[in-house]
Amino acid sequence: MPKPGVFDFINKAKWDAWNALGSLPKETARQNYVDLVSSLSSSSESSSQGKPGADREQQEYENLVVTSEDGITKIMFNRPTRKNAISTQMYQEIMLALKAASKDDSTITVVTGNGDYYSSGNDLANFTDIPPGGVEEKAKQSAIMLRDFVDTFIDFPKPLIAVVNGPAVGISVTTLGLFDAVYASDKATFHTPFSHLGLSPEGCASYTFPKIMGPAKATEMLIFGKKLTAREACAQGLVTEVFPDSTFQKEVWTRLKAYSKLPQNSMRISKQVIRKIEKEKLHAVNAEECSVLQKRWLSDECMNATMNFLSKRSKL
Ligand SMILES: CCCC/C=C/CC(=O)SCCNC(=O)CCNC(=O)[C@H](O)C(C)(C)COP(=O)(O)OP(=O)(O)OC[C@H]1O[C@@H](n2cnc3c(N)ncnc32)[C@H](O)[C@@H]1OP(=O)(O)O
Repeated sequence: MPKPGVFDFINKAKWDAWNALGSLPKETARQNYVDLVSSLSSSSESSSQGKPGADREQQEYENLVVTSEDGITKIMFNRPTRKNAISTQMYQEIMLALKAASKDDSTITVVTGNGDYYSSGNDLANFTDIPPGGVEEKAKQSAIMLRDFVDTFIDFPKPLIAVVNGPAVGISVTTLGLFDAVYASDKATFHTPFSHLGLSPEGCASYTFPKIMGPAKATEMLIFGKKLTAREACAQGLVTEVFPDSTFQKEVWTRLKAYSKLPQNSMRISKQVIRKIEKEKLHAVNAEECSVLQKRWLSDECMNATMNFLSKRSKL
């Protein structure tokens, strides 16, 4: 519809809100709204539903292990033989698990990896599954999925903590800028080799990284692909605290169990207050990054780098 006049306050506000969503389909917008409302109502109902201390394995996932215990929902990447590379199905499962965690009775949500890696990032074999519409259609579908995936992190309503047990690559690093705290083993490394792969930043890192570490350090990571140790990432503000690998799990989980006993609604509301001002900006950044990537995926630079990895001619 045409843009309402400046004095038509209500319709102009509605028009601006729709416009800010860019090309988000109506159905997705409706679903996001329903999810948001359900998550708010479940938070006020949750105190009567909770079973504190109960260890309950949740819905079955093929690539994740999701458990709830002591007020903490733990989402663990579980493809250790592929270094927890994120397949197309795994993106969908992570979104489902985060949406379920946003509505369950846990106080905080933790994301971690099984095995020696936190995650080696996007599974480069994702790009070999070409639909009938060809590579352009694949790039379009991937951009939609990536946008939904990152939106799920932006909108996550409870404290979201990363327990980075080992090396992290690509999208598993960029999304850390959307977590509320990041605890890392001293064996973890942080690597975003986008230029090496003919890519460009995603996960809102083009906005969050310069903000967290300053533009020059962000350039070294996001453009030059400099790999950081856990201590370097901590000095630059991406990681909250580093622990020796030998005591990592014990120390981190003791701390998280203490945090999970803090009042649930207070933590949720504080997160909302801290993040509210950034949300609209983050959604806009996400949309822009995905639209740039949609074109990068079709570039010779990206296709050659992916083929080189898949034909075992290159590794990071
Ligand atoms: C649609 C959304 C798109 C979002 C875009 C996101 C951008 C990114 O995330 S960019 C980052 C992409 N990741 C990589 O480039 C990492 C590629 N992997 C490697 O370079 C190495 O595997 C790694 C250094 C991580 C580990 O090396 P090694 O310790 O020597 O282990 P292996 O290479 O033997 O790994 C075991 C096994 O897993 C396969 N593997 C690991 N990571 C990936 C991956 N990201 N994608 C696909 N496959 C991966 C690896 O090939 C080995 O397989 P086999 O040889 O068949 O055993």
